[in-house]
Amino acid sequence: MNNAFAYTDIARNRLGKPLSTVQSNRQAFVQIKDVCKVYPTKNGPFTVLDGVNLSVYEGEFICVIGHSGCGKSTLLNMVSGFAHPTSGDVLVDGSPVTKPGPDRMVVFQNYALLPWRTAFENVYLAVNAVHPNKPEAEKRAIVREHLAMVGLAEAADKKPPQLSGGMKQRVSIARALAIRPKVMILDEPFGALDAITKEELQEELLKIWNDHKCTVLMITHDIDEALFLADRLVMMTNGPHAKIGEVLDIPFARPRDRARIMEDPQYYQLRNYALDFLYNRFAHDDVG
Ligand SMILES: Nc1ncnc2c1ncn2[C@@H]1O[C@H](COP(=O)(O)OP(=O)(O)OP(=O)(O)O)[C@@H](O)[C@H]1O
Repeated sequence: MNNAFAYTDIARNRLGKPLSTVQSNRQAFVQIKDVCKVYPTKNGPFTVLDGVNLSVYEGEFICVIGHSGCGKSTLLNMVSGFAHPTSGDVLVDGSPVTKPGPDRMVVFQNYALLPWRTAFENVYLAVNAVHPNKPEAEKRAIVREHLAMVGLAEAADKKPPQLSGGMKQRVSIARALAIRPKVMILDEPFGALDAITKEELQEELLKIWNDHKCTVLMITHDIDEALFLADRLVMMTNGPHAKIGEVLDIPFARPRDRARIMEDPQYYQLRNYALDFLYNRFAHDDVG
């Protein structure tokens, strides 16, 4: 009963008002408006997302959680421009998203690096593709700066097979950041990493985000990761016809200290609330 009390409290204080009321004085930077996505399949149309609405503000850090297959990647792919809504609109900085662009960079769980190219070259190729006319020395300086930012100055000449998983993900983050995107989309970026590397990279990501203040949309399955990183946690219902179930404000002051926020009683209220959402209210057979 105590928990139920706490949940109601969180729901009233953090979820009770529609975002348009809570954030009325801010301009939405990423707008997902009444988006539905239907995939054609051999068994007929498959409606993955149905009526998804979300406004993300400039410089916000958003995490998205939901059970496997609910449509998280599909949703963020529509922001990156790799997928398109069947109906509804996705806008970034007021313009409809029609295709991928350098203003929206994606970091994937599997790094997506070219294995025969060095770390330097992997980042350089992206910088060169976006800024072909910049002087060579400037492009190389951008690459060096971003590899240094993720602590890989010494590993610039190594190829992905010579790098650990954490190092590969650092290259991937450096590559995304080197383009100076307005929106960074991370699809379970730390899902394949061990716990210590994951925590190190979460801290680095927060530091970089704090310095550059791009808008971040990140998919994760890890509630603790979301509570450490996000300003808001978007919780999706199960598919088919998935939508956004609730959005949880994460109130911890920044810069965040992992140990300190875990001592905050609100941490466990929020954690339990999210767990209850996933494993009771929207329990799913596929996920234990
Ligand atoms: N191109 C496609 N054609 C048909 N069905 C698809 C296609 N892409 C995804 N799906 C289906 O849409 C649903 C949502 O997939 P999506 O990858 O967006 O989910 P997710 O929440 O990101 O999953 P996970 O957490 O496992 O990565 C799944 O049932 C998937 O099988």
